[in-house]
Formats: sequence, C-alpha cells, structure tokens
Amino acid sequence: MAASEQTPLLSVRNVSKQFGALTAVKDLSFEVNEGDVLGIGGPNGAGKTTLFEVISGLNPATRGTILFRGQDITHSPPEAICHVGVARTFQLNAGFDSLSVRDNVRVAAYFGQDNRRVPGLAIGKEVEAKVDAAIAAVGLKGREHLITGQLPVLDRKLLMLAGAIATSPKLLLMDEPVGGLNPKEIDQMMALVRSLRASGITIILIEHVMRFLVQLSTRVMILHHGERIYEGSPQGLVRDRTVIDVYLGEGASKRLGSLLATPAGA
Ligand SMILES: Nc1ncnc2c1ncn2[C@@H]1O[C@H](COP(=O)(O)OP(=O)(O)OP(=O)(O)O)[C@@H](O)[C@H]1O
Repeated sequence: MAASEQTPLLSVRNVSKQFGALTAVKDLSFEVNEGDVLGIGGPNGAGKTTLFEVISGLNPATRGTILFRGQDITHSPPEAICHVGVARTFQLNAGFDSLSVRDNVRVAAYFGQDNRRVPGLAIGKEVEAKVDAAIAAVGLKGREHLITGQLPVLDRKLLMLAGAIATSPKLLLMDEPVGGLNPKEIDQMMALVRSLRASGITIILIEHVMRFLVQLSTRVMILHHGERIYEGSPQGLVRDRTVIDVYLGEGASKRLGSLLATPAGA
C-alpha cells in the first residue's frame, strides 16, 4: 500500500488550547482522510473556531500534536501551514473592503505562493491563472472589478472562498459558510461545497445550520465545552441522546431525521 493511503491527511492528537484558566479545546483527537467532509457543530463557545485557529496556526495549541500528511505542523506559522495545503475561511468576512474582488483574490493567491519574492508584490502569470480559476470556481466571474465593501453577504462569502481556493488547498477549513444566508443562498453554497469536494479538496466545516451540516458531511463531530460529545454519521447524530439533550433538541432532531430519510432531489 502506498504511504499516502496509510497516512491520514490530518491527525489531531490530544490537542488542548488554553486561554488563561479557560480550556477552550480539551484533549481532542481525530483524523481526517482525503475525500472526507467533516462537519463540526456544537453550542456557542464550544471551541469550534478555536480548533480552526489551532490547526491553521493563528493561535497555536497549548498541548498536543497536529500532523498534516504526516508532517508536524503544530507550531508552524500560518503561511507555512497554508503552503503545505491548508486554507481556511472565517466566520466574519475577511476581505480588504477598498480593493476589488480580483485584487483580493490576487493577494490571497500571492500569499499562497511559497516561492514569492520579497520585497515587492510580483504577481506572475501562474498566480493570475489561479486567480481566474478561483473566481470562476465560486461563480464570481464578471464581478471581478466590483469593490469588495459594496458586495452583498453571499458574494463576500464567495470571495473569501475564492481567496482560499486560490492558495491551492488540499484541506479547506470553512467556518460557518452559510451564517446569515437565506435558504436559496444556502442551497447555492451547498452545491459549491459539493463541487469543491468533487475537485479533490477535503473539507472540514463548522456550521450551526444543521441541514447544511448533515446533508454535506460524511462524518459529524459535535463539541461541547471543548470536548467531543459525538463523532459519527449524520444519521447517528440525530438519534444520539446526549446531542439531542445538549444541542439539537427533540424538534430539530426529528426534522433532520426526516430530511436524511428523504432521498436527495426528492
Ligand atoms: N483569543 C481568545 N482569548 C480568550 N478566550 C477566547 C479566545 N478565543 C476564544 N476564546 C474563548 O474560548 C471559548 C471557545 O470559543 P470559540 O470561539 O472557539 O467557540 P465556538 O464554538 O466557535 O463558538 P461560536 O459557535 O459562538 O462561534 C469561548 O469561551 C471563548 O470566549
């Protein structure tokens, strides 16, 4: 068997993140394999975003180890983690408001180059090609010249996603990609996530919109007070007593159960 078939894409081993006396993530371990869509849910303050901060290097782990394709990235800086193939989007929009859509994606694509020349922003043909591809992938073609600060919520989320894609990720961390979107826009984002997965990108997503989470995820993990209270299939999630008591409630679990029992497209 080839090494790549044996090594998980991401291994999180006994990771804790402490903020002073507060333990936001507590001794958490899990793995993600190529092709997975791991959905992470849980109440406010459960430690979900902190987990993304730790994996992406913005706020490194206090204890534990994170391996990406077997390489220890626990204490690597964010740009090095980006360069090995991990990209992320943020809960709140993170674009430069005064720049155009295209210039925002250019900045991201440039950041994603591990051979960039410093000083100076030398954006070559290869970077421009990545920018074109990322803008097309999220459906922003034709709107490249719009000023970011004037975009509606959905387009700003798409732009953030384009920036992440332009760094050529193998693993994409998406933090609440459909927060604030209407049902039609949520469906549009769902189709986009499916197409990203089909293009070979492995995905971890955090989301409170549970229909989005259960319909997209191959596996779901629910956190509570920094600890895992559930990991398994979306079908098992809606029947799990602890998850129903702590997070979903009876009504939502029944609605999600019916949704999962309905064949796609019905
Ligand atoms: N930089 C920080 N300094 C101190 N405490 C923090 C910091 N970041 C997060 N926390 C705390 O860590 C805990 C986990 O927060 P986190 O944002 O990871 O939760 P979450 O599950 O993403 O919540 P939400 O669903 O509301 O986004 C919270 O109690 C939060 O106040």
